[in-house]
Amino acid sequence: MNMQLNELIEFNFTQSIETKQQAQSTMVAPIADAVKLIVAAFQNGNKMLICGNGGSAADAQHFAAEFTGRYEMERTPLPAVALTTDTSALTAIGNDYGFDVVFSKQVEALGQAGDILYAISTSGNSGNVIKAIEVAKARGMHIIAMVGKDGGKIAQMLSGADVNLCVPANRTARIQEVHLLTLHTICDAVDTLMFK
Ligand SMILES: O=C(CO)[C@@H](O)[C@H](O)[C@H](O)[C@H](O)COP(=O)(O)O
Ligand SMILES: [Zn+2]
Repeated sequence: MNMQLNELIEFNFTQSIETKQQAQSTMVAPIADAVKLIVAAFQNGNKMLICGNGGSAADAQHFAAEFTGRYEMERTPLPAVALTTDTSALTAIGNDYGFDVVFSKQVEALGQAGDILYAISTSGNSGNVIKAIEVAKARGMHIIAMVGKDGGKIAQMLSGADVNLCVPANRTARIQEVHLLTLHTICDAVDTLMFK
């Protein structure tokens, strides 16, 4: 039993390491594109809105806080807002209009042309994230989609001006682990390009 348990634990570590190695071979160029888009938006006085469900909601607020607070170095706060944190907005919009529009209504309220919507979904198929992208596009915002598997419906919605950060893996947990690495890498790169 203990052997089986240890093997299961070791398997999770090995699979996570292998997924990160595979992602390194496909995701460097799109991550660089995302960094350039975010730096340009911040330098133009634009902001970034971030959304996702479940573990990706946690990622959204984690990512926003790295910008409004700090990542590693002391620097001026940067404008990033997680659309996953205002329980009054989430419950009122969800209750009155439906869960599918909990993010898109906030994008409609807060998003301006030139802002970025950073949309996180491991399946690429979450309805509320899809609707947020639709509204963001209609408002002239840039889209950075961080997805997994085959990118789902979200990957199909993206144009050449958008960025598709797709983790080449199928297991949600493994995708999320690469998502977190991607977010920290972007923070490191944004700080380096803007402040070092
Ligand atoms: O964290 C996990 C699984 O690791 C879950 O909470 C997961 O995020 C939720 O099932 C989400 O609703 C999945 O949505 P998505 O990534 O497919 O857009
Ligand atoms: Zn999880």
